[in-house]
Amino acid sequence: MDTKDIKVCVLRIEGTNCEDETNEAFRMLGASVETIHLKQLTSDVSPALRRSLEDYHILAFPGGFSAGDYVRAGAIFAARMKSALAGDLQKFVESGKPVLGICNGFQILVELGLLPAMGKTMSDFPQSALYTNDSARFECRPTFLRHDNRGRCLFTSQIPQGKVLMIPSAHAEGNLKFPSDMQSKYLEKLEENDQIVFRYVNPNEDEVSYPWCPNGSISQIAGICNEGGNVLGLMPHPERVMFRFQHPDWTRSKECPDGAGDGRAVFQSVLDSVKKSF
Ligand SMILES: NC(=O)CC[C@H](N)C(=O)O
Repeated sequence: MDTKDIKVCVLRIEGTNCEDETNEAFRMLGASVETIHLKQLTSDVSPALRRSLEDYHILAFPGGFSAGDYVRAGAIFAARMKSALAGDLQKFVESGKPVLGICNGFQILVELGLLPAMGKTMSDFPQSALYTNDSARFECRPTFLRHDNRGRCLFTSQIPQGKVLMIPSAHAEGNLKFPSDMQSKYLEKLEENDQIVFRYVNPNEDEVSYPWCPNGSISQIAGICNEGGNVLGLMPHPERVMFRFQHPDWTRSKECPDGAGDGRAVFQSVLDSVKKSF
């Protein structure tokens, strides 16, 4: 399959605000991308606007403040999606098609029960929460992430394990929490299943407290995937560092001769995996 034949759905509702840069991140790498509203998948729009999940190879939930972050960030988007499309979504994931959730998108995946999805494709209710940051305020800054995945995640096959990337964060509810009596059990399971993808670190990897970890997430987790490796949720925004000049540190040019920013590998990896498997 050619990259141009890969159909990407960037899905939004009222309050989503990173759909354009997420669309552009896939488009600039050659995929055919469409930004659509959830209504086009779920309700009576004109036939010309009507879409179906099976029209696409990749589903992306971008960042933003969907439904104004009312109730909990991502909760309303997830509820509207689950009530109308749970079966289609489950089929999409079980077919191995990739699903990407960035920031508000990660919150939507947690609220949908698609992550961490311990032992199931989609849990009946959320098995974790992206809770208010420990600082109780919106945190927005460059963040350093160590790639801790051992090869399961389809979105990071081009990133060496242990590599530290700069991918910026901007959120108020990024504090990954598991049910209190299950914290160590969930963490152990995620490690064993190779579902931990990114952790916050500082550049020398010797400091992981605030502000390097902006939210207080358990084990400084910034991103996790499902057991199949085809669903990734992460709080930082890879679509905001597609180019070298988007990095605050200009000396990086020697590290990214092709002008790529650290976020580009996330999009390139998943496009390559779709080319190979569909
Ligand atoms: N940049 C985003 O997607 C923000 C996500 C969510 N609105 C929060 O503040 O946590």
